Amino acid sequence: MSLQLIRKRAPLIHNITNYVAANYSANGLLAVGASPIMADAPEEAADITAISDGLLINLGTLSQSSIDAFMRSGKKANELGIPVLFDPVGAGASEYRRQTAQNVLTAMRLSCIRCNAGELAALADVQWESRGVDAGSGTMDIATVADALATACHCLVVVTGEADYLTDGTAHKWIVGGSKRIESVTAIGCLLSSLCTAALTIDGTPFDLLAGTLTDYKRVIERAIAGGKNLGDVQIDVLNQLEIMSGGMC
Ligand SMILES: Nc1ncnc2c1ncn2[C@@H]1O[C@H](COP(=O)(O)OP(=O)(O)O)[C@@H](O)[C@H]1O
Ligand SMILES: Cc1ncsc1CCOP(=O)(O)O
Repeated sequence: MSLQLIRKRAPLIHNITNYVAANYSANGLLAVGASPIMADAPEEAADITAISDGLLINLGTLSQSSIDAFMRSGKKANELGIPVLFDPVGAGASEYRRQTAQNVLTAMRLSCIRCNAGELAALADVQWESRGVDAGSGTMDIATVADALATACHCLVVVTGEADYLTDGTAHKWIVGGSKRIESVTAIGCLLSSLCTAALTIDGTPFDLLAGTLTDYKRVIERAIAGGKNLGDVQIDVLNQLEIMSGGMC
């Protein structure tokens, strides 16, 4: 159970994330016993990374200032051996995002890229009908494209959706479960990226730790959806289930 391991490790996670997800991701990290810090000012970015156990770079609400913070924090994390997870939110939505995502891929060593199918297509330059921050539509062999990206970037790649795909370029795993209804709750993927960043700070095999986190999160979603709850209650119950499944409320 990766969520329980996160609670045991209690890492401090530096999130350079979007203003839609910031509060929810902070609460989700707290629910599993991690400590969040949201900090996107370029002036302090490297200092905050230096005191953290893991770094999340999220493209969600992009600005020149946040890009500056990405680069400074990524460099510091690489110097100190701190794991970096990249969430290329909406990478296919604009040329600015597409170019920035490519710049991140080349500027730093990533531990993991966590994206949806549309974002994977944008990173890999595959023809795709993008739809803002949602997965959009198109035809692509997710496994083949994700394997190639993992090999090219020397990192783990997670592509989420109805089924999640995890690969290091050679070994791979599909994780099923969750619920289509969760697509109507914003920032669910962003929170998952923060949790995966926390998982990467645990001693162990990163592939297995991420597989465990993805599996746990599918169960969290199923439990949060159960019983025909109203949508707002589902969003809150994800936090409740994170606390319960990580062993915070026994
Ligand atoms: N149609 C679906 N059926 C089951 N689970 C889903 C579905 N869509 C997304 N999920 C789950 O929701 C979580 C967030 O994934 P996703 O929606 O793909 O991220 P993003 O918000 O970045 O697009 C993942 O755990 C994923 O497995
Ligand atoms: C709606 C929106 N717009 C910019 S970032 C964001 C949140 C996206 O969250 P997620 O990628 O988890 O759906």
